[in-house]
Formats: sequence, C-alpha cells, structure tokens
Amino acid sequence: MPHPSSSSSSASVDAAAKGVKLERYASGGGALLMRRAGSSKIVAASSHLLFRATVLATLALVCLFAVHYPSLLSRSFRLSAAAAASSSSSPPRQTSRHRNLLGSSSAYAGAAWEREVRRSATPRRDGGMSVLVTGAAGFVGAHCALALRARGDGVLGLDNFNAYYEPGLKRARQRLLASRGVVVLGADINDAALLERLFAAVPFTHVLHLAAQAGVRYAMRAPQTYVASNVAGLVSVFEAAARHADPQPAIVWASSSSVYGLNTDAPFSEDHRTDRPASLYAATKKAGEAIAHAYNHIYGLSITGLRFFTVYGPWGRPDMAYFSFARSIVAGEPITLFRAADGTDVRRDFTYIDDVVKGCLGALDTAGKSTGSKSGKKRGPAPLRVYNLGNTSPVPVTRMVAILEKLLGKKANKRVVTMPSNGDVPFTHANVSHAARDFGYHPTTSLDAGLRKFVEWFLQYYKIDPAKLAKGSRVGTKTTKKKSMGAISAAS
Ligand SMILES: O=C(O)[C@H]1O[C@H](OP(=O)(O)OP(=O)(O)OC[C@H]2O[C@@H](n3ccc(=O)[nH]c3=O)[C@H](O)[C@@H]2O)[C@H](O)[C@@H](O)[C@@H]1O
Repeated sequence: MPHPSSSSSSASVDAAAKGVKLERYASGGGALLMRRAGSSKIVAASSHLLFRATVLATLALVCLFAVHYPSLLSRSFRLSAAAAASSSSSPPRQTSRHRNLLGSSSAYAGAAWEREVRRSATPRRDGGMSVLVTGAAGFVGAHCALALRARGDGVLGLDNFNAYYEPGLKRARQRLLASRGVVVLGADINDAALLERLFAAVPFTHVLHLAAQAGVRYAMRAPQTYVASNVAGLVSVFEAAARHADPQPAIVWASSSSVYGLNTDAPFSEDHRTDRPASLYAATKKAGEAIAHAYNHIYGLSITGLRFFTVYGPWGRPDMAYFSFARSIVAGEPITLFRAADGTDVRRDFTYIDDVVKGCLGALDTAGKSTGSKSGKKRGPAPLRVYNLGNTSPVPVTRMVAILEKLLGKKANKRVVTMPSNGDVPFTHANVSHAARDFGYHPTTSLDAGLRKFVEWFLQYYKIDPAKLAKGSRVGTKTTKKKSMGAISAAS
C-alpha cells in the first residue's frame, strides 16, 4: 500500500509536469524560457514536497516508536532474561525488571484490543463475576483463572512473564488459558496507565491479585524486586481499584504463611502475632497486609488476604523444593536438605493446588462489595479479611523427598545441612477454621496423592520416560518444543 505522504507528493509532481506541457504549447518563441522557468519551479516544488514528506515520515516514526517503546523494551528484556535463566539453574537477578515502577505509557490501545479484553472478561453465566487475575501465567493464577472460566466467570489475565523461573512454562500456561478463551496480557502491575485503561474498559467485579515476587530465600539475593512487586505493585493495584474503577471491585490477594515468622504457637491462627517476619519476603507480605488495612479504611475497598501454605502440584513453580528436587533426582544431581538448628526435621504444611483453588474461589464468592467510589466518598465500612489456606497437617521435608523417590522410582542423592539463616522457618502448620467457617474450605488432598499428580504431570510435560528412570539412566528435563498441554488439574 502506498504511503499517504508519498502518494500526495507524486500527485503534486504530476500536476507540475502537466503545467510544463501547457506552457510549452501556449507560447511559441518564449517556450524555451518558460520551460526553464517551469523546471526551476518544479525543482523548488519537489524539494519542498520532499522536505515535507521527510518531516511527516520522521514524525510518523517517532509516534510509532513512542507507542511501541514499552513492548520493544520488554521484548528485549525478556530475551536477555531468558538467556540468563537458561544459563543458570538458580533464579537470575532481576534488577532491571521493574522499569515501569513509576508508571509508564502503555503499548495497549485500540478498538480491537478493547474488544479482546472485554470478550475475555465477560461472564458466560447469569450473575457471573468479571475477574482481573494478576499473575495469571503463574502457578496459582493459571489454575484459578481456568477454574473461574470453567464455571462461566469472565477472566482477564495479566502477567509480566519475568524470568524468575523459566518463562517457557509461563508461556505454556498462557497458551493453555488461551485455548479456554482466557486472554493473558503481558504487562507489569506497576504499569499504572494500563491498569487505569483496563478499569475504564471493563467493570471488573473482582480482582484476584496473585502477581508477586515469590520465594523466601531468593529475597537475600534480589531484595529490591520484592519491594517492587509485593509493595509498590500491590499499591499500584489498590490505587487503580480504589481511584480509577467504577464500580470499585472487591480484591482478593495472596499473602503468605511466612508472615507468622518466628511465631511458635501452633497451629498458626489468624489471631497469632505476625510482627516478627524472618525474611524480607515475609516482611513485604506483612507490609501488604498493613497496606490493605489502609486502603480498606480510606477508600472502602473490600479486601481479602489469603495466607498460602507451601502450595504444590501440576504446573507448579520450578523454584520450589518439591519441583527442583524432582528435577535433581531425575538428573542424578545432589539435593540439599535443611535440618533445623535443634537437629529436628524441617516440616511444611504442604497444600495441594486444587484445595487452594477452592479456597480462592470461596474467598471471591464471599468477598462482599466495596463501599467507596471514584469520587472518594465511602458509603460505610467494607469487608477486610485474612485467611489461612493450608493443609492442617505438616510433613517433614525428608518425607516429601521419600515420596518423590518412590514415585520417580529413583533414589535422591541427599546432602543434609543445618538450615542457613536465610529467612527460612523450621515449620509451618495452618489452622483453617476461619476459612472453613466463612466459605467451607476443607483441604482433602494428602501429600502422597498430590505429589502423585504432580509427578504424572512433570514426567509428561518434560517428556521423561519413567522406564528409563527406573534403570537409573541420567535423564535431562529440558523442555522440547512439542509439549503436552493436558488438563491442568481436576479442579479446573
Ligand atoms: O508458605 C508460604 O507462604 C511460602 O511457601 C513457599 O516457601 P517454602 O515453604 O519455603 O517452600 P520451598 O521453597 O518449596 O521449601 C519447602 C521446604 O523445603 C526446604 N528446602 C528448600 C530448599 C532446599 O534446597 N532444601 C530444603 O530443605 C525448606 O527449608 C522448606 O522447609 C513458597 O516458595 C513461598 O512463595 C510461599 O509464600
């Protein structure tokens, strides 16, 4: 297709050429002179037009770059981060990840984009919810998005696809969601302009805010990313929901069992002390709970915090112990097991993903409405809640490894060390009576049953032949292009 400016300039040149012809026929003797005069006019007109065309083209390029700048940036960031991830098995440093921290223009716009967003977010059942799920390409986010979609709710996902762990797994989750009609936008929660645009385009009834910097021990290596995601990012979501959404949605967000920190009363109850975090990760989640209080108090936002207890299962997080141990066992590499300072086994209240998904949906269903409005007026107090979502039965990590060994048919090469002082806690144990009372939360999956489902998925996803494992051969877990995209879990 010809460029508009180039087609108009060629039209003008044609007109000038016609002028030369007319002049030639109009005057006999002075024809040569007039032709010369005509030619110099043409040269002047052409260079003028050329100059205008160049200015216009430059302006068009500048506009194009301004519109696409964030996506171009994020693409190159993704590539370099992915390269960093593939060169190391441990999470890469992410110092440049939150470039949008102070807000930015967004690459998203246009009628087609809005149609896509609305289509994904529109419920398909009477009285269905319209939910913005942040961290939708993450482990819990993807499962919840699928479960919401399966029951007819509208879902729009948001994820920045950072390289904390393999972005390929996040992309695979995104494709799975797309196959069920759920759009996941690649954007950061700190992109305030985008959040405003989304709330302007869709009257979300709920936000399920799961985007965060996860991982307890990684906070020692990349502290700023925790502040950027778990504090600044949370504020960005609350700000948009409180001051730019009409009506205000109810918000359910991911806190963490780690907020109990040095608490020794067990099982952990929501009434226990949470003012002694043992890690920066825990501190940012605790800060989030305080920030939630402020937004609820000032703006009348309905806010529910969910304290997740070591969630595991198919499509899980490769940085977590059960997943990385499975990989190491398969690859014949050693694993490091932490032992508490008093010599006892470290224990976790491992919670299966399907149980957690039921808890998340229960929390959304009972959230209660926000009472504020864009104008800043609050009609009265709005719900402010916090719940434990655990399994209520802690299991030693050594037992978790024994189950994996049995399921994989291969022994782990174990190295036992005293737990380093890196923010870890020796045990977690949830009391879930509040969640049971308010939305019927009853976890039903044992660690044996849950890990069996995880290992089935794990072997299928990484195309590992269990028969080869049993013979003790070394098998890698590199992903291949043609991955299995089976059902994500029973809950969905
Ligand atoms: O419950 C929570 O709130 C948290 O649960 C997990 O944190 P964590 O329980 O530390 O999970 P893993 O990293 O999978 O560790 C599980 C257990 O394995 C142990 N472990 C971990 C790594 C390792 O190399 N060796 C080892 O023995 C840890 O001490 C811990 O007891 C998640 O990673 C956090 O994002 C989440 O917020």
